Amino acid sequence: MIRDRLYLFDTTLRDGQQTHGVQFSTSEKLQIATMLDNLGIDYIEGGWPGANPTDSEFFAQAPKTKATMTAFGMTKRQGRSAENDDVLSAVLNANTPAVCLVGKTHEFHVVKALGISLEDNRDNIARSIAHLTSQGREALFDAEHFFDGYAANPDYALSCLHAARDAGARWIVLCDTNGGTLPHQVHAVTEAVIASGIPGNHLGIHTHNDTENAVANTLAAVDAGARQIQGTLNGLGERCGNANLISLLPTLLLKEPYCSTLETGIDVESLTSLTRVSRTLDDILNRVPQKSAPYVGASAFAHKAGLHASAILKDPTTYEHVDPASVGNARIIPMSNQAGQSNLRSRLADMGLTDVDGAALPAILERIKQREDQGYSYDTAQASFELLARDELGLLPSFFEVKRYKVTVERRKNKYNKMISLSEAVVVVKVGDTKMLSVSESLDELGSDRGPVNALAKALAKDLGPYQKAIADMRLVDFKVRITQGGTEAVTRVIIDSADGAGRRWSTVGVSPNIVDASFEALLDAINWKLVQEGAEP
Ligand SMILES: CC(=O)SCCNC(=O)CCNC(=O)[C@H](O)C(C)(C)COP(=O)(O)OP(=O)(O)OC[C@H]1O[C@@H](n2cnc3c(N)ncnc32)[C@H](O)[C@@H]1OP(=O)(O)O
Ligand SMILES: CC(=O)C(=O)O
Repeated sequence: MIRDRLYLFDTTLRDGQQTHGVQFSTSEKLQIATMLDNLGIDYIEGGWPGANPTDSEFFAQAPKTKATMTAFGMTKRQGRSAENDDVLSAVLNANTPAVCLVGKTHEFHVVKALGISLEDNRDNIARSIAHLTSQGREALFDAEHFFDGYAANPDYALSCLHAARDAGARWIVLCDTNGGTLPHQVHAVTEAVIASGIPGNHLGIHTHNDTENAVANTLAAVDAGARQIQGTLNGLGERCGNANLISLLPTLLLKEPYCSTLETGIDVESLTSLTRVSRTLDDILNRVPQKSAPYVGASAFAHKAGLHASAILKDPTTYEHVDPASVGNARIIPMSNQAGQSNLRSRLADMGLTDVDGAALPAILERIKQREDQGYSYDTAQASFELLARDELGLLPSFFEVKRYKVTVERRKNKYNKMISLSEAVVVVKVGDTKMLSVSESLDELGSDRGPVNALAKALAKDLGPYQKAIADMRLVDFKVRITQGGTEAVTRVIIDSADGAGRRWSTVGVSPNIVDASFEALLDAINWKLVQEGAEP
């Protein structure tokens, strides 16, 4: 069967850069471009050369890619020729093989935003595109506000597309710029555009997620015959974002009818890098990866409910629409008050405990359910769950005993007469027969106070005698506090994420009416878990 070619156009470096709060550096853009190229994307839109120094530098240093590097810009302005429009010249000076120009196709915008006649706008589109092709560039036309324009004046909106096509544009891209169009409308309008004489294999779709339909709208256009899709990694983009390529790619490559009727430049094996690509982008942006992200989120294949876990262990396809490994993700069977013995067996096996006596399981489950009722949450705090299970099974050594601790927070003037805070903690532990007392302040290297929990963590980890070496590379990387219900009382739940030099990252939980006690409990679990991993002997 001959499959239609579907072209993938990534605009993370252009529309993605229009995300509120996102500002890529040139080197980050270079890193992302290389990642997109390795994935097998057909077009990489690198930015708007001339609009800002970062984009200009990116094109000056652009990596050699298999993907067609594309510069973005706008159609020429009224009153000057395409050859003499300095904004358009800067775009062309980036010397990319392809150039994508945005132009107005909604009469309201032509009149309101540009303040020119409908004819002049159409003529500007045609002349700008003709200028690109005369320079030997592949021309793409982003028809801005096309769906709203088509609703207001279909003849005019279509005439703008045809002007671009007749002037030599290889791709006419229908943009749902304001993101308010719904899938059935996108489907009908895309069909109408094809019926007007623009072939589907020269038609693209660019959607925004303002009604959470960017992916659905993209698929609707593909169903209607469009053969280029524009989107971004992790759905970055202006306002609510663009169509998320990280969701679209597996859908197109793994799901019917797309996988058997369409061909892309990406092979199915490359999808196994998808989770890594998504998380690398989050890393670059210093964002916590969204757990519920389809396909690549940490929860995308987390089976919390006991009924689900039981069936998953018999056959994963019972509750999974695709194999997590196909997108580079992994299955998780977490423990919680929704869990049954199947979840528990699976989690114990992950800990290396495969031959646990079945008689021990109900007691562990019971303890988890009781503790969750008191406000604990083992769903994410897997390290605390492991300690609890080991304790119940008699497999948790007692490494040390905390005799007492104290934290103080003092607000006082420094020598420059400025008010400063100073947190100080004292922890007394007994290791074997030896009592140790550690005192720590929580000042960072700049002399700023990092708060009482930090002081406690430093004091606790300061001197654990024979265990000191095992915990030396531990660090606290995240700290989340939540007021929750423990039985009938309001309590504080603290979740602490720790990491170590071996690249491990683990979460622990503590609960108490007192935030310091809750934090201390989570800190203790973090250290004990680390000691278990290091094989420390009591
Ligand atoms: C839908 C989209 O996402 S399109 C992408 C939008 N991206 C960006 O805007 C990011 C990069 N933009 C920029 O850095 C700047 O806007 C620049 C450098 C392009 C232009 O800056 P300025 O010259 O200061 O203009 P400014 O941003 O204030 O206004 C845009 C101008 O372009 C005009 N314009 C807008 N769209 C078009 C178009 N398709 N064709 C021709 N002119 C256009 C506007 O009418 C306005 O002109 P005016 O000032 O004479 O009214
Ligand atoms: C071109 C573009 O980004 C838009 O119309 O949304």
